[in-house]
Amino acid sequence: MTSPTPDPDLSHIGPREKAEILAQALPYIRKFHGKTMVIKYGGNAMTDPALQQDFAEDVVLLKLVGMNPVVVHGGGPQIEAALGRLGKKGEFIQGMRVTDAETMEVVEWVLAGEVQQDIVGLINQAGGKAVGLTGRDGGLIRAQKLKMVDNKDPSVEHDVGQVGDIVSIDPSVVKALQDDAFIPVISPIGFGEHNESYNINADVVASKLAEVLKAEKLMLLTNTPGVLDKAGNLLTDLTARRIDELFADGTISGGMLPKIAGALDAAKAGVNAVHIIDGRVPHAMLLEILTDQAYGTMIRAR
Ligand SMILES: Nc1ncnc2c1ncn2[C@@H]1O[C@H](COP(=O)(O)OP(=O)(O)O)[C@@H](O)[C@H]1O
Ligand SMILES: CC(=O)N[C@@H](CCC(=O)OP(=O)(O)O)C(=O)O
Repeated sequence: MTSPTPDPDLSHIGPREKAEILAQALPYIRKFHGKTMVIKYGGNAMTDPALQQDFAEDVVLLKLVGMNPVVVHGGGPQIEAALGRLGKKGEFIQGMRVTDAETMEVVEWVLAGEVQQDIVGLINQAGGKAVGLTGRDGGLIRAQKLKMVDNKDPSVEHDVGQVGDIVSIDPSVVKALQDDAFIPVISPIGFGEHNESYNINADVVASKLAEVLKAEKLMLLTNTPGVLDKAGNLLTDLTARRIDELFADGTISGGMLPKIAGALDAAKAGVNAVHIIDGRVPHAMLLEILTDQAYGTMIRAR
């Protein structure tokens, strides 16, 4: 299914219509009370400070009305900027950053330092109680070196360095925080058998975590209205079969590859609703959860 991009600008509507939108939220608040919402906050969606603040306020609102938001953040552009300051340029293969030892240090420093702490600070300023974690904390994300097979020629294998493949997730630290009114903010870094660090794509972490936490929803906030076809139309609904076609004909590329693959895995594993939405739209996540209007692309197992 395709559709023109919906207009999410609410600034022109009057107080009566605004009240109606608020009233619409009640059944959703009731339905999703106590449910886990995994939110992937992409590095591309977090470049505007005003939008970052809106995002933090939305997360706090979800918590205050009784849901359990869990944030997994990215930071691709922020890592790229830090590498640039060292005179390095990132290289990507099939949406994954080739990660040598020096790049790994930068990734850890940028994700678990600057990016995570910015998000934690903004959520706390908005009245929430955010706690920053990496996959090392509480033994959350066990990983191993990713074996990357070429998606056109399976006989070719790419060496992407310290990129991690998730071996297992132990969600007990996340559950303990949730039960204690905290909002976990997770950096996508895993640890290996010999205590080595792995750089894991944040979409992959969010998708796997949604599965393990038996989340009600997985929302992947990015910098496009959703998945677009070759003509630039928004694809509002995607099934496994259609996704295979879009992979095969090259409609889906770059960072969208691990995003869709992870989203589909989560949908197949029983996460009720999996959405790719435009994080550049103010309050996109609230509109998605609390109104009748669907935004972005919904990924379905079948
Ligand atoms: N079919 C597609 N529809 C939309 N975006 C696509 C598509 N194929 C590739 N992309 C690219 O994927 C990007 C989103 O992935 P990524 O850069 O990893 O973002 P994020 O930082 O949010 O994870 C888009 O900005 C776009 O350049
Ligand atoms: C292996 C790999 O590619 N890791 C990503 C981790 C950050 C990420 O996923 O950030 P976005 O969600 O903003 O793209 C990277 O190094 O860029």
